[in-house]
Amino acid sequence: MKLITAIVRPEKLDAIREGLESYGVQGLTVSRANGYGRQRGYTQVYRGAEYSVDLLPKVRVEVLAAEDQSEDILDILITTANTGRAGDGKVWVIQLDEVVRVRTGERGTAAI
Ligand SMILES: Nc1ncnc2c1ncn2[C@@H]1O[C@H](COP(=O)(O)OP(=O)(O)O)[C@@H](O)[C@H]1O
Repeated sequence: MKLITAIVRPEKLDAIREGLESYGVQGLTVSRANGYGRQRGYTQVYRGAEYSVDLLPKVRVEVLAAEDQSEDILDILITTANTGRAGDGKVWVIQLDEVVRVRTGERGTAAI
C-alpha cells in the first residue's frame, strides 16, 4: 500500500477530485498548505507598500492506494494538476506498513 501526497494549486482541486472519483477512489484527505518551490513567491503591493509573499497557498491532497492502483492514481494527479507552469506542485509516494478502518477494525487493502 502507498500514501500518495500531492501539493497542488488550489484552483486545480475540483478537477483532481473529479479525476480521482471517476477512477473509483473512495476517500481522500484535503488540507490547506503554504509553500514554495522553484516558483518562489511573488511581489504584491498593499496600500502603496510593496512586499513579497514567499509562501504561496497550495492544497495538499492525500490518497491511500493499493499497490496495483498506485501508478494510475499518480498519473491522474499529475495530469489533472498540470498547467505547465512553475508552481504546479509536487507529488510523492510513500510505502505504507498498515492501514486500519477505525469503524470495523479491517486492516490492509480492505481498509482503503
Ligand atoms: N522540495 C520540496 N519539499 C516540500 N514541498 C515542496 C518542495 N518543492 C515544492 N514543494 C511544494 O510544492 C509547491 C509548488 O512547488 P513548485 O514551485 O511547483 O515546485 P518546483 O517547481 O520546485 O517543483 C510549493 O509551494 C510547496 O508547497
